[in-house]
Amino acid sequence: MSDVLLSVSDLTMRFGGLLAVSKVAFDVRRDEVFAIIGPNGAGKTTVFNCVGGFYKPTSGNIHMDGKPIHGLSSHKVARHGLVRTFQNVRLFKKLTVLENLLVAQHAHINTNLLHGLLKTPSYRRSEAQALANAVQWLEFMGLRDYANREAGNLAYGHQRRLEIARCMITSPRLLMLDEPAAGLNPQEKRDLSALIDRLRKEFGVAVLLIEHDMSLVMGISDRIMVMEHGQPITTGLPNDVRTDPRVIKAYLGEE
Ligand SMILES: Nc1ncnc2c1ncn2[C@@H]1O[C@H](COP(=O)(O)OP(=O)(O)OP(=O)(O)O)[C@@H](O)[C@H]1O
Repeated sequence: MSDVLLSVSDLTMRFGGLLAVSKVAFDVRRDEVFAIIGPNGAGKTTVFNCVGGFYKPTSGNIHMDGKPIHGLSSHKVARHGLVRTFQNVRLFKKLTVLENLLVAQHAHINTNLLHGLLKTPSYRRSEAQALANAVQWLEFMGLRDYANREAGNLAYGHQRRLEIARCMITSPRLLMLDEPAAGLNPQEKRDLSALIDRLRKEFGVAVLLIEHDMSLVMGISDRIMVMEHGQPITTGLPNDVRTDPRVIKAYLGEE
C-alpha cells in the first residue's frame, strides 16, 4: 500500500481571465497533518474547493488512494473518504446537536426508502447504530450535555467541534479543515490542537488544513506547503518553512 493518500498534481484553476491557482502539486500521506498557508488571495481556498469537489479544476489531477477524483461532485468525493469543514461553520442551525449528527449519517446508513417506510428490522438496526455513533461522538467532543440544544444556539467553539464531529462520524480517511482556529479563543485553540492530534492517532485520519494561526500550524503540522500568487513556493517541515527567506518575504512583502 502506498504511503500517499491524496495526490494532487498540475492543478490549475482559472476564473475567467484570473489564474487563481497554477500548477499546484502536493501529496498528503496517511495519518499526516498537512497544512497549506500563505497570504490572503494566495489560492489556498481555491485548492481546497478543487480537492473537495466544490470547483471543477480547469486542469490537473487529484487522486485519492490512487483513484481519480478530479471533477467529481463533493458528494462523490465524500464517498472516497474525503470530507471538509467550512471557514464559516455550516450546520443545520435549527436542528439539535444530536439531529445534526444523525442527518450526517443518512447518506451512509445501509438502508433504503422502502425499508424506512416499512420500518423493517434492518432499518431499525441502522437507526439504532446511527444513534449510538452520534452519542459516542458527542461524548468524544465533550458535547453530550448539549445534545438537545439547537445547533445555532451553541457557543462558537462548540459549533466548530460539532462540525468536526459531523465530518468524523462518516469515518473519513482525510479530514479537510478550512481555518478551524478562526474565531476561537486561546484555550479553544489549544483544545483544537489536542483534538486534531487525537483524531489522527485514534482514528488514523489524515488532516489537510488551511490556517492563518501560525503557532497552531507550526505546532500540529507534519509538513506545510506555502502558497503565493496561486503557486507553491515551498513545501517542508515546519522548522524549515518558518526560516525560509522566500516565506518570510511572502508574508512581509518587499520593503
Ligand atoms: N469564485 C471565484 N471567482 C472569481 N475569482 C475567485 C473566486 N474564488 C477565488 N477567486 C480569486 O482567486 C484568487 C485566490 O483566492 P483564494 O480565495 O483561493 O485565496 P486564499 O489563499 O484562500 O485567500 P484567503 O486567505 O484570503 O482566504 C483571488 O484572487 C480571488 O479573488
